[in-house]
Amino acid sequence: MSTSSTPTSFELIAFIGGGNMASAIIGGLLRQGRSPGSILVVDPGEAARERLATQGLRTQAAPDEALRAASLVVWAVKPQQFKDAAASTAALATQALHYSVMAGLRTEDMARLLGTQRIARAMPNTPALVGQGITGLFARAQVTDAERAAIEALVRPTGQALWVGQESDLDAVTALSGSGPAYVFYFIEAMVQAAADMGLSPEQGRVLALATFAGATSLASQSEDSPATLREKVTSKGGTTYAALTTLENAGVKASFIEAMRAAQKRAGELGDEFGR
Ligand SMILES: NC(=O)C1=CN([C@@H]2O[C@H](COP(=O)(O)OP(=O)(O)OC[C@H]3O[C@@H](n4cnc5c(N)ncnc54)[C@H](O)[C@@H]3O)[C@@H](O)[C@H]2O)C=CC1
Ligand SMILES: O=C(O)[C@@H]1CCC=N1
Repeated sequence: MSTSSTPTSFELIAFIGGGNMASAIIGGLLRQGRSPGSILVVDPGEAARERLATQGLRTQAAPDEALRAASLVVWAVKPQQFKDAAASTAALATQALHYSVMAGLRTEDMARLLGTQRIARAMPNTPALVGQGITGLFARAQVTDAERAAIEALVRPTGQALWVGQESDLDAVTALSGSGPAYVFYFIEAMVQAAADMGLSPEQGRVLALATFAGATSLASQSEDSPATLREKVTSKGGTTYAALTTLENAGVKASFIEAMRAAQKRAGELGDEFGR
């Protein structure tokens, strides 16, 4: 689903938390040509503030009156940090639309603390840093179509956007694409380690592993074949791939992988429950 309204424009965007994920979104906004002076970041961390200030952004260690002018507040602190951050922010940001990238934390619990129902929630991922992320999106009913369009415009420079119909689906999105880059990096680490065991240099292993991931992903995106068919096309009977995949199947790797993703989904739900208590 994609919205078709003319987007609302946010004159001042405030970020609460200026870490990894905030930086990825801010990078997209700056690439899009947004003026750094129209972005305000609240972060108690001096190093984070210094890094952002060198890009021309307005920074502050704690929220002050300047926040009243923000038309969008982006929540990018850890879920466990939200309660404290909200306590000092809510009264200053009553007019704003709120947009959370925090894993697990439910909008109804945020609404209770922020005193507004105008909340959208997202699950981005770190490839957003290079404009190749994918962000799952959900908005409460009180968020207008124009505001939804504006949220999409915020996400687009960081990659793709995908709306989900019910908020609980974001826990599955978290398990898949939110945490997903870590699974891919883990797999690449294993391939590079195996390459070294087989006598290739770390650099050769890295180049081969990265090109294999990029190439396979492009092929799967462009081909009409399913990933299963593409896999079969690589796998000659009695050949090398067959030997490798049989080893993976015998070790239960696919089942473990599915279990791992269910653990991530469960943890996202727990983060929400822990907060809602
Ligand atoms: N890193 C990832 O791959 C993804 C992270 N997320 C979510 O994004 C959120 C932020 O994660 P990261 O950016 O990775 O964490 P981070 O630790 O890099 O950034 C959090 C920032 O919040 C600041 N902070 C702490 N207390 C604060 C307060 N009271 N007021 C303002 N700022 C405060 C910290 O100093 C820090 O700079 C988390 O809720 C996480 O669930 C979502 C998708 C992917
Ligand atoms: O690990 C986490 O909790 C966050 C959410 C998705 C990616 N990183």
